[in-house]
Amino acid sequence: MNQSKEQRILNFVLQNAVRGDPRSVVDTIDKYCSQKEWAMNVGNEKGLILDKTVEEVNPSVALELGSYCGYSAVRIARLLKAGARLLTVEFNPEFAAIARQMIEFAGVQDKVKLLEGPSQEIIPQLKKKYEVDTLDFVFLDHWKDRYTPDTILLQECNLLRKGSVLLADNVIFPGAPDFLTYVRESPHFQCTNYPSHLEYMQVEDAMEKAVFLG
Ligand SMILES: O=C(NCCCCc1cc2cnccc2s1)c1cc(-c2ccc(F)cc2)cc(O)c1O
Ligand SMILES: [Mg+2]
Repeated sequence: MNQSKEQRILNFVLQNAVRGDPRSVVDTIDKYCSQKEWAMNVGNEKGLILDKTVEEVNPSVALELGSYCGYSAVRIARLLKAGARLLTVEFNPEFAAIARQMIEFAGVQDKVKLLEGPSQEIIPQLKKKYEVDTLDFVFLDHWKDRYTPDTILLQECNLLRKGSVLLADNVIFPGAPDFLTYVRESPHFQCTNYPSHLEYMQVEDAMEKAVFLG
């Protein structure tokens, strides 16, 4: 049976990146996806916004919704301090399998835990099953129509604290208009927009940062 695009991306990394070097894994995925096959990794332009936000927050506990091939999980985990951890959630079993191998190859497996399943099932389990108190940082990069309900669910599950930072990918393309309205009109969030471009393309996109005010 012929390989999936995601398997081809992983194979390219296994053959061309340096094992244990997260930077080389990220750069190798960007090389493949800009030169050979487009894929929905956050990419290097928006990735720099992600890096700056993670460095600013310096989270002890981070959550990512939408692992895909593990590109942003590796990107985030490489910046985490000793003892800090990233929980990343993926719905698609094939993508989850690729992401696990990508995370392992990059050498960040001790900082990252990949959880398989839909976000609306996983989020309510974070406190008891995954021993989360509150989340310092959340990267939203899953179904765009789940950004708002999952932001509400995070609040209902008491997973946010004053200062928790949400960063959402694709708020322009493919777009998350209801999420932008929700966080920008809510008195509980302080929002900042970061204009950028769709990964590997010249199409306009943006990321939105929403800081929870409690
Ligand atoms: O859909 C996107 N990402 C989500 C797919 C993951 C689905 C999941 C649902 C789910 C539920 N629960 C837990 C975990 C998860 S993971 C996406 C799409 C584009 C894009 C696509 C076509 C195009 F022409 C231009 C841009 C660009 C992007 O940067 C994206 O992120
Ligand atoms: Mg995205």
